[in-house]
Formats: sequence, structure tokens, C-alpha cells
Amino acid sequence: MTAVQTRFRVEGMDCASCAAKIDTALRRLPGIEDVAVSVAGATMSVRHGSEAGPEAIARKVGSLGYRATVIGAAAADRGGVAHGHDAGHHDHGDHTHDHGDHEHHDHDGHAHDHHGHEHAGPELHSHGVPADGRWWASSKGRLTLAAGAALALAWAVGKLVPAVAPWAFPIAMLVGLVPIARRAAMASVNGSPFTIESLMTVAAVGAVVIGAGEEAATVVFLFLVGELLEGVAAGKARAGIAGLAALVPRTALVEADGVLREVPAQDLAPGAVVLVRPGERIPADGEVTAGESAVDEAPVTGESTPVGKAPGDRVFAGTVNGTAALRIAVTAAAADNTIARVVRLVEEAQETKAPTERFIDRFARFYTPGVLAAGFLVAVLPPLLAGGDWAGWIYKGLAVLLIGCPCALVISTPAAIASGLSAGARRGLLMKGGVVLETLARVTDIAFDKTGTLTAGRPRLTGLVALGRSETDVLVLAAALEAGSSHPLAEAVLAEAAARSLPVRPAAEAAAVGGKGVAGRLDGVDLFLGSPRAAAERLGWLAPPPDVAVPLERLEAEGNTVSVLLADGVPAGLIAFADKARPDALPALQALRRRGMGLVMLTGDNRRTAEAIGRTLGIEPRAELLPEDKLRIVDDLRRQGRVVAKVGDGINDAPALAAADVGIAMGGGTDVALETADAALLRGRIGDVDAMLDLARRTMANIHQNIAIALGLKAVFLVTTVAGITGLWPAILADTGATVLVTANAMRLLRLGRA
Ligand SMILES: Nc1ncnc2c1ncn2[C@@H]1O[C@H](COP(=O)(O)OP(=O)(O)OP(=O)(O)O)[C@@H](O)[C@H]1O
Ligand SMILES: [Zn+2]
Repeated sequence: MTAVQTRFRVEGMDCASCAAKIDTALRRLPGIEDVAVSVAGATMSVRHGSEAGPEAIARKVGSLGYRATVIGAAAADRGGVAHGHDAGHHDHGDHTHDHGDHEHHDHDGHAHDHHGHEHAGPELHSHGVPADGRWWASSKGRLTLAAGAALALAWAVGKLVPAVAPWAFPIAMLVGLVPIARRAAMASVNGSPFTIESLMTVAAVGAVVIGAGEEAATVVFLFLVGELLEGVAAGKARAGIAGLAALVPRTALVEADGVLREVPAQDLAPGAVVLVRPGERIPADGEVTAGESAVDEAPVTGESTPVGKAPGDRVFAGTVNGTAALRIAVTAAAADNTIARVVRLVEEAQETKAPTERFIDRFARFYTPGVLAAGFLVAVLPPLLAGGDWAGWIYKGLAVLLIGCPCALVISTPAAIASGLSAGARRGLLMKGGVVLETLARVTDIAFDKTGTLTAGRPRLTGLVALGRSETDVLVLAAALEAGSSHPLAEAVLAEAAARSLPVRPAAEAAAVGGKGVAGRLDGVDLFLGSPRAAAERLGWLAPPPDVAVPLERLEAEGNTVSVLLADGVPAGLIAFADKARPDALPALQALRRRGMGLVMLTGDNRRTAEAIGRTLGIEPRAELLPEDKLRIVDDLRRQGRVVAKVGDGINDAPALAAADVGIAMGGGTDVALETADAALLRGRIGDVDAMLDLARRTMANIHQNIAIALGLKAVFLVTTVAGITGLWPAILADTGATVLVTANAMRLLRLGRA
């Protein structure tokens, strides 16, 4: 059997080093191919062969002191979601997720057999470590409180009966240290001897041995406080995301045979019709079948201006219905709805490691044993070689151990990235992981798709030229070809046919010719509707004959997109379309240019129209491109050493999106192809490209500040300790202090999410 991917929710994983321990331990199991752990998401994905079942993996994680449960449904329906967008699906090499369909079902059944209960998508997100506020209810919180109470008690007892003080503090220390030492031992057995916990254990025991029991107990307590703080920070980032899923109402009013029944929203199947009353949240993704209202889509898109909804419009689970009742036909099961997909994507994003994070992890692997060695050498070398006093140097050696604790360093990157991703998601700026974030911060050039990205993507039919037959005829034939098409131009043709009350008979064998047009047959006539260039190619023209060329040039000069209708190889008509530039395009592109970005517009449209739009927006136009030309232009830029972002709708331009360093899908509404791109702009504003770049850069700056804080504080105290200026106490505070500072600094990014 080939490898399968199983996702787990992992409880009790509050600290950053936990992820590394789980990672190391699992990789030593036979049959494990890849492990991706997200502390911030409290999830992990494991790729494994049949030798390692989900239960064995969960047991291993359990032996390290955490609780892993399979997220069954999520793994299974991910396959389904991905298959809905086959056309644009791509793999960047960093995403190791497996989308094989049958494998998921296979694994899914497996999981259920052994666990005996069903997991269902979004509901799962209520599990996990207490996110915010209720930290004291977690096991880590209780342990920290107990260690603190023991410390306070030891202090009080020592004041009252000084004789017992030498015993009271070591006993108080044990309250917190025993669980830490156990984790250190379990991690050692599973292949990670040099963990923060082992460092702590050695330092605390050493401190007691040289008679510094009070310091030892304090160190242990503050270590627990630091870990707890990390957990609270991670929980904050997580709550921002998981909270989205919680917005979907638990129940829905289903209408069947004229009767209303209340059913769990989880059980809604596509096709069911639900009634949503004014002020209520919409329970499922669907299409409005009756009623007109305004819906606040902020939970999904981050855009709080209400959007008008009428029959035929799409609505999203979790959004808020405004003033009037709506009847909605459900289009997606709960686990497949947009909000569940967004939550899942952000969680998966947090499992992928950013390059900086990988670097720090590798660094920490050498760093921790290095610190142990340095502490040991400081303790023994001066007394042995230079006759220094033992007690004094052992004391300094212990201080070195405490200063050297890599907590702050290890969380510097993941804390910032989790905050950055979370802040973005809440404003409709989705980035699929740290890799994407880091690349975005380095982007030098942005290629934009024209239709639907720089323009509104709602072309209107503005002109019709019939050649040798009636206008009505031309429109009927064109509408026949477009009946099955989802191209924006198709909608314009069909709208005009409807406006003239013309009957639409779908053409036979209708098929889109990528970047060129549509072809098909009606009443035995071969039809083609497409770009003038494609028409010329088909007919072998060097230049169109005057009866075509004259009206064509006039229409194009007026800024229209023109398509030519061919019937049995003879030009039958010209159809002109006009699309408006998005109102926010000009200021958005200006902002990007001020940032020093190279900007280019890629379009399949004709040169004259492209140049007209390029002039108004101040962007270099590249016109008459086929999808593969767009890809080549992106490739060329990259070969010149540029870092290229491609912005498009993710459906027509998937190859170029995949070829870019970062593919950004932009959706007007939420029909954006989330799964096909590296990043997505859910609000459908071009200005959000700049906002996303800005967020990426701020996050990278935050990471660099964190690394500087962590290493800088350590360097300073290392010098002052060895020089004998400071002792154990400042070292203890420096360690916890660095963790607190780094965590607090990373959480500043979360505030950007409230814009
Ligand atoms: N369904 C269609 N109906 C009519 N014309 C079409 C159709 N599909 C393509 N064309 C013709 O081919 C040209 C290029 O199409 P393509 O789909 O590549 O462009 P687009 O996606 O509309 O624009 P852009 O490249 O700016 O995103 C269009 O300008 C149009 O003339
Ligand atoms: Zn530490």
C-alpha cells in the first residue's frame, strides 16, 4: 500500500519544543515518511505506510505526554475538495499533502474501525487546549499554579522556621520538576536527549546540589510560567481561526413538503432547502432560491459591508442575514463549506515550516548540547586548570545552562508566523504557510491577470455586427455556443439573448478552446466564436478581409474586446464586449509601484484594448496571450532572478499561478479557487495585494526582532555571568524574560488582524 496522510489533533502541546520532540520520536517509527506538526494549530499531519497505523502513532505521541486523536473526516473530504478544482491543481514541492481519493477512504474507514466514533469537520475545532482565558483549566495551568503555591509555601515556612528552609525549597521544586524531568526522560528514550527539559532538569538538580534550593524552585516555576505563556499565545492565534468555524450555527430550519423542521447543521445535505430568518446566521453554503436581503459576509471574507443577495446568488455558511428572510438551497455539506475549508487551510498552513523555522530547528539541535557542554566546561575547567573555587564556578556553570535555554529562540519564528497567518486570515488574506509568507516578503514583480482581476470581470455586450445574416441569427448562434460555457464573455452573450427574449438551444459538442474561444455544432453547422487572432488562424488568413477588418478595428479602437463568429468557416458576425476597470485598481497599483514592485498585466485580449487599459492603470500590458504564454512570461521573469507573484482568479490562469513563486487567487465574493493557489484574497480587493505584502514584511521583521531579542539577551547575560557581574537570579529572569518578550512581540501582529 502506498503512503497515506492522516491528520491528528494534538492536545497538551503548548510549547514550541514539543513539536520537535514529537517530530523526532515519530520519525523513528518504521513506516513514517513525513511529519508536520503545528503548535499553533494544535494539529499534525503524518504521512505513513501501512506498517505504522494511526493508533500506533497516537500511542507514541501519548507516551511523550500528549494526546493525539485522528481528524478522520477532514482527511477524507480534503480529497473531495481538491478534486473539485482539478484543472488548477498544482504542487509546489513544499506541500507534501496527499490528495489520492481512495487512499483517504481507505484510511478513513481504518480510523473509524478503531475509534468507533465519528468525527465531523468543523465541530472538532472546539476540542484542544483551552484557547484563551481558561488557561488555569489546562493541565499545564494547574501544574504551574501548584508549583507557584509550593514555592510560596516554602518561602513562608522558611521565614517562620529558618531551620527547614534548606528542605522546603527543594521539595517545592520537585512539584514542578518531576513532570518536567519525566518529559525529558521520555524524550531521551525517543531520540531527543538534548531538550529544553533535560537542560532545565540538570540545572535545577545542580542548583539544589550546590545549596541554591530557592533559585532552583524559582527557575522551575518560571520555566512553567514561560511555557504557559507560549501556550496562551498559540491559543490566541488558534482561537482567531477556529472561532470562525464556531460561527456556523448548530441547527438549521429545513423546509420539506411545506413543513419546517429543525435539524443539526452538520447533517444538511446538498439540495436541502433551508429558511434563514432576518438576523440569523446562514447555516450552510448555498444558493438563494427566494427572498432578497443584505448579508454581512465579514466572517468569511473579512469585508463587513453588507452584500445584496437575490435568487441565484451564492451565500456562505457563518455569514449573517440582514433584513429579510431568505430561502437557500444547500450546495455543500458542512465539512466542505467555505468557512471549513478556510479553517482547514490555515491550520494546514501552520503545519508547514518556514525556511527560517527549519534553520532555527536545525540550529537548536546543535545549540542545546552545545550549551550543556559550555555549562560543564565553565563549571570544571577554571577550578581544574587555574585552581578556581569549585562552588563559585559550578554556580556560574549552572547560570550558563539557564541562560542558554533556547525557549525564546525556538518560538521566535513559529510564534510570529502563527500570528501573521492568523491576523491575515481574519482580514481575508489567506497565506498557506510560512514558506508563502517568507516568499511574499521577497517579491519583486507582480503579474496581474486582466479579466476579473484588474477589471470587474462582468463584461457587457456593447456591439453586434452581422455579416450576411440577421443580428438575431448571430446572437442565437453565439448563445448556442455559450450555453455551456462559464467564461465571463459567455455570460454577457447569454444576458443579451435573454434581454431580447431569444430562445437558447445549446450547441452539440460544445467545447472551450483555451484562451481562444468556443466551438460546437448547431443544425449541422460548424460554429466557432473566439478571438480575431484565433479566427484568422482557423481560416488561414494573413489579414482579415475588409468586411471584417473595418468594423473590427473600429470596435477595438473604442476599447472593446471583440470575438468573431464563424459558421462553416465563414465569418458570420462580430460581437463586442466592454468590461470596466475595477475602481480600486488604480490606487492599488500606485501603492505597489511606490513599494518598488515591477508590474505587468497579462491578457488574452487584443492589443488595442489591453493598451487602453494599461494606459489608464499605468501598467505594462502584454496582450493576445495564450495560457502557456502567460506561464512563459512568469518563467522568464523568474529566470532573470526576479521573485514573481501572480494575481489572478485561479481558474483561467492556473498554470501561470502555479509557475509563479507565489500564486495569489483573488475572488470577488468567495468563489475564489482557494485550493489552487498559494495565497488568496477573499475580499476581492486589489488593494489587498499590497496589504498582504505589507503583512508578510511585518511578520518577517517581527521574526528578525525576535531572534535578536532572544540571542541578544542571552549574549549579554552570558558575558556578565562568566565575568562574575551577575549571578543565577538575573540569568533566570533573562530566560523567562526573553520568552515573554518574544511572545508579546509576536502577538503584536495579531492586532493587525483587527483592521
Ligand atoms: N467563451 C468565449 N466566448 C467568446 N470569446 C471567447 C471565449 N473564450 C475566449 N474568447 C476569446 O478569446 C480571447 C482570450 O480569451 P481568454 O479566456 O484567454 O481571455 P480572458 O481570460 O477573458 O482574459 P484575460 O486573459 O485578460 O484574463 C478573448 O478576448 C475572446 O476574444
Ligand atoms: Zn527556557
